[in-house]
Amino acid sequence: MNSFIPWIGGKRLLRKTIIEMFPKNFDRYIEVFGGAGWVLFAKDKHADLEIYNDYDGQLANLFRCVKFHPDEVKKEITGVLNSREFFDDFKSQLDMRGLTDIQRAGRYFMIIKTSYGADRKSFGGTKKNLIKSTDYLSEISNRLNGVVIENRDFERIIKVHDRPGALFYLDPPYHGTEKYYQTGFGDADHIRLRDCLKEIKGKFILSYNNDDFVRELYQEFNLIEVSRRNSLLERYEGKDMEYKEVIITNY
Ligand SMILES: C[S@@+](CC[C@H](N)C(=O)[O-])C[C@H]1O[C@@H](n2cnc3c(N)ncnc32)[C@H](O)[C@@H]1O
Repeated sequence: MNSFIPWIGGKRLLRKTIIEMFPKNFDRYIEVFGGAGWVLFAKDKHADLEIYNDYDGQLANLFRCVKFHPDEVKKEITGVLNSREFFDDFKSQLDMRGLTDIQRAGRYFMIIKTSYGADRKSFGGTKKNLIKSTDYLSEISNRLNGVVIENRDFERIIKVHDRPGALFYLDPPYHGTEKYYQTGFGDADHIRLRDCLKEIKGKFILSYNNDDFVRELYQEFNLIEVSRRNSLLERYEGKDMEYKEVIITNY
């Protein structure tokens, strides 16, 4: 199934390739930098234990509320128009004291869906059927049934869940694109991630942008180059634009 939200760096186009590279045997699946969870949602089940994690607290709250209260989140959006006024109001209310988790989830959902390129900052101004997208929340809720939702820094999640039968799928903010995420992520974090992955007993599969810094960091691991079309660049440049990425594994 598809995710219920667009997300900057979402792996909608790469999910099939990533899953084909999964090892044969693992008994727990951990999506460390969850985002919209495109790889998680691509299969009905990856393993007996599945964990979705993202450090963005509003996003983890949205996933949790959709899992447990899809109808209530839907009610929050009912009557909301795809308009700049709603968008600006919801953005300014998001961190307000007194909102319930479900109210925050509804607002964040609307902000993601109606922002420009899911940047959550500027109003997109394009046609969106918000009601149709909320109808999908019950299916998402069923899929998330049994998925543990976490809101931690990657290092903590990796350390807690590491064991020989674990598979970590990691999709960190790409090197140079960190400013697009609320959480921030600098070179020290990229190095911290590599150091952490060096020590694990489980298996990891990591997607990154193909740049010198990344290739240097992971030179001791298996690295496969992949490319996909970049629709956003194509829209502006008006020609085929390929985006080069790497998939790195320790198996
Ligand atoms: C490239 S996106 C993941 C996209 C996701 N694979 C998808 O298909 O939608 C990277 C994610 O990492 C999260 N993130 C940033 N810093 C983090 C940290 N220190 N620990 C865990 N997650 C973090 C961001 O909030 C963002 O959602």
